[in-house]
This record gives sequence, structure tokens and C-alpha cells, in this order.
Amino acid sequence: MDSSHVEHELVNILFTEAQIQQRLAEMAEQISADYEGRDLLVVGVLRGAVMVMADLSRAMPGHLEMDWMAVSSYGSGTKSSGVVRILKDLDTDISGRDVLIVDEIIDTGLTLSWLVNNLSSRNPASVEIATLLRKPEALSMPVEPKYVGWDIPNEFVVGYGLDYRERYRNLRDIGTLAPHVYS
Ligand SMILES: O=P(O)(O)OC[C@H]1O[C@H](OP(=O)(O)OP(=O)(O)O)[C@H](O)[C@@H]1O
Ligand code: HPA
Repeated sequence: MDSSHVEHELVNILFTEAQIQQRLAEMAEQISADYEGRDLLVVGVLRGAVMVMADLSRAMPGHLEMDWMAVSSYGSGTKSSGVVRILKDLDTDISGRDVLIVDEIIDTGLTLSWLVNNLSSRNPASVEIATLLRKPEALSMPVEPKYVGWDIPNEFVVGYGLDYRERYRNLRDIGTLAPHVYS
């Protein structure tokens, strides 16, 4: 497969690979300082957060554990269905644990506000969120990520874990798709 072909379907690069790595390093430094001496469990939200989890966790020098959840609210399109389902639950008992949920984007805020409620009911010591991107709509939702990479405009973005119909997750940059891709 010709990967340069895929890159050409992006019309507007919002963040390059280098910018993403730089921002994740800053976030990792802050998170490491905040959780120093604590027993951190990092929870990645499959599938989009795989890249952020891999790079953010490797930028943190201390001990941490990783677990994963899979939830679905989008189906195959670009609009949230409004209903969140657990597709894969945690393998870890989080009672008494410091939990940091890692995701790549908060869009409507539905997924993460639901997830924070769900995990909070399991008696963790704390639950916080780290997200690489946040869209404006999420600001009106009861979801308050402690760590945000960037606030972005309300456009559908792909790359670095973010998909459109399961494609484009493997792009190293984050950008918007050319209109012809949707037609
Ligand atoms: O704030 P929201 O409007 O709820 O949107 C954010 C969620 O949507 C995406 O996941 P998606 O359901 O597309 O699954 P994926 O990670 O497998 O792509 C993304 O990874 C977030 O978890
Ligand atoms: O802008 C987006 N792009 C890809 N996946 C998403 N899931 C929520 N918002 C987005």
C-alpha cells in the first residue's frame, strides 16, 4: 500500500508528529510530578487511545500500570450515537487506586463523562482524565480533564489513533480529511 497516498487525503495538518511528541512530553512531566510516590493505573480507551498511551506512558519515567477499556459511542460514522456501551471492561480492581483515563479526543464529552461516572462508582482513590485533544462542545459537558493537550475547533479530525470508518489511525500527524473522502 502506498502510504504517501493516504497522507494526501489530509487537507489541513493541525498537529505534526513532532508537535504531538513535544506536547505529550510536557503532559507526561506534569503527570509524573502530580503522581509522584503514588501507584498510578493508566487506563487507555480503545481503540483510538493506543498511540497516546504508547507515547505518553513511555514519556513517564516512574512505575505505572496499564489497563484498557473499550467503549463504543460512535459506530462507524462521524456523529456520536448518544449511547455508550462497554465492549471490554478493565481486568484490574480499581478500588483504592489512583486512576488516570487516557484518551485522544473529547468531542461531545459523552464517552468520558460516562466513563468517569462508571469508574468512580468502583471506589477508586481518584479518577482523572488526560486527553490529547478537546473540542468546544465538551466544555458544556460535566467532564473536566485535568490534562489537555490542545483545544481544537469543532471539525472532524483523523490520524494518530483517530479514525474515519476505521481508517487513518496509522497517520503520524493529525489533520482534517479532504471533502471528497466523505462523498
Ligand atoms: O466525547 P465523545 O463525543 O464521546 O467522543 C470521544 C470518543 O470518541 C472516540 O472513540 P470512538 O467511539 O470513535 O471509538 P474508537 O476509539 O474505537 O475510535 C474517542 O476515542 C473518544 O473515546
Ligand atoms: O473528530 C473526531 N475524529 C475521529 N474520531 C472522533 N471521535 C470523536 N470525535 C472524533
